[in-house]
Amino acid sequence: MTTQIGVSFDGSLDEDSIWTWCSRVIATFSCSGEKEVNLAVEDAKAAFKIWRQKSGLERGRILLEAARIIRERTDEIATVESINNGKSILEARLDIDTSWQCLEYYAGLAGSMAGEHIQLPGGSFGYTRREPLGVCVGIGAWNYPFQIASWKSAPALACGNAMVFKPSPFTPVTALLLAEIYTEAGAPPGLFNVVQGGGATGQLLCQHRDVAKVSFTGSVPTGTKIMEAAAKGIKPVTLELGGKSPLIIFADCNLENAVKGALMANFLTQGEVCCNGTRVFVQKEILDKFTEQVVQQTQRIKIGDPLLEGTRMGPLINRPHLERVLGFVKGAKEQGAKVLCGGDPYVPEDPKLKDGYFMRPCVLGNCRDDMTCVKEEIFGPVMSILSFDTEAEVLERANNTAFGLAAGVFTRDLQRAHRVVAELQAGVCFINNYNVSPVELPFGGYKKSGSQPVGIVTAQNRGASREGFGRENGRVTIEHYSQLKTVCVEMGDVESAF
Ligand SMILES: NC(=O)c1ccc[n+]([C@@H]2O[C@H](COP(=O)([O-])OP(=O)(O)OC[C@H]3O[C@@H](n4cnc5c(N)ncnc54)[C@H](O)[C@@H]3O)[C@@H](O)[C@H]2O)c1
Ligand SMILES: O=CCc1c[nH]c2ccc(O)cc12
Repeated sequence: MTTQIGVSFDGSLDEDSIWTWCSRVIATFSCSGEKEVNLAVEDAKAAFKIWRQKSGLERGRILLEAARIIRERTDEIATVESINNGKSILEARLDIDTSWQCLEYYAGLAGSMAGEHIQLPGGSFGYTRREPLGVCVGIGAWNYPFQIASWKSAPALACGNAMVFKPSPFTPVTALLLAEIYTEAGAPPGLFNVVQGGGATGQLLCQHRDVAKVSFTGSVPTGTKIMEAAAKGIKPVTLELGGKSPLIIFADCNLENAVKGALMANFLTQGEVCCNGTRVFVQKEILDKFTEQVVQQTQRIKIGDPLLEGTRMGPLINRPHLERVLGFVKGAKEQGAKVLCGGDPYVPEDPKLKDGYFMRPCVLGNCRDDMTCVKEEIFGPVMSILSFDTEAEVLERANNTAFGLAAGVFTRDLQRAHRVVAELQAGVCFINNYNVSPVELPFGGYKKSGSQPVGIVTAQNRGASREGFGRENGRVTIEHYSQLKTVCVEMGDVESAF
């Protein structure tokens, strides 16, 4: 790793992985090629041999120790994460908290992995064993670098697997801290291995014959390529992909909470969050009041140096992405949306930050369902406000998307809340809150956001096979990192057909 402060980003990611922050290159990493990927997988295989022999309780003890170290080093890891990604230090600390909580949660579940015993005629019996898969691969996006590495590795390791992890080349650093911590906690060397690189390195990992499973967080186009590569090797995949989630605000809501919820749904991590509720549907009766308060609070968001305690929004991930997000705002204006606030570049007073990738968070009014800003994932701090009249109408419009990651509803009417979420085609639904992610609850999407295509949703197939591409967090994830072996035991003599 070399430090090159002052060099500008040239965008060539498959030769060297470049870590930039506010237009300064902080480090370069060599991308792993075939040789390094083979070595990482070989090491992981060796570690797997040791790890799979341990009892769940023994594995859980090591995960608990890793969780303890992360917790103890929260401030240090959060600082590196804030520089890694640009998110505010306050948010980075929350990410680290959810990371050690995830390790703690799966440490607790590791000892409970079990099969069942089934009696058969004549005293014979069968039993099932839940066994690990082997070497799993984790490939991460740049928006939650440490948390993604933790959410993928904790259930994988708890189930007795090893993992080779590739972070995004835009945020290469904190996954390495996690690797150090697992080793310090007592995991065999190579059990959680990190390789650096972009798409080419990712492909080598997915195609590797000794890789048993791929868990991916990122965009739909890359998810498609990963699935293709995995399909060739008949490997299971977990896909956490993009979204364009609806947030529905009914007139009978607690307005103060709904306004806070809309900001939580749109502006965490500079709006670079897959499950953001960026299509904010507001019932006509409260549209003006809601919009006025949302704009007021959005304008108060303090933008600047993410390492300062008072900052609530840092820079976007890189220059091309900033330009892409600003392009969406420009396109929205051209299509008739009204920029109610923000949507332009922001230059902080601090001269050190003047070339940073900052923008003012944006609220768009006068939006229609056919606008690009309402249909496509922007992955930046841009909220689109749409108005609606009736429950039936808003449900139809909310579901009219190929994505299905998350959805939210604000109402005081409990029956309506549950009725509406039952109809929403989304893997994660929030009632009277948004973007909280307790590790005990499964996380993942429907439709193109990461689930099996089931065609037209009917009352009969609703919910069926929908976590086919896996989930993160929650008890169910154990099933996606293990396989079931059936053992049939004969207690009598063989009755031969021959
Ligand atoms: N559903 C979720 O949980 C979730 C979470 C975070 C981000 N996302 C989505 O991710 C996208 C933004 O993240 P991004 O720009 O890092 O996504 P991306 O798809 O460009 O990259 C994600 C990762 O895949 C790697 N990669 C790229 N091409 C590859 C290939 N051919 N084979 C294997 N690996 C390859 C990248 O190097 C990176 O590590 C958004 O669409 C966002 O919604 C989803
Ligand atoms: O950005 C999307 C949601 C998210 C937040 N933290 C994590 C961690 C791991 C993931 O796969 C997705 C997410």
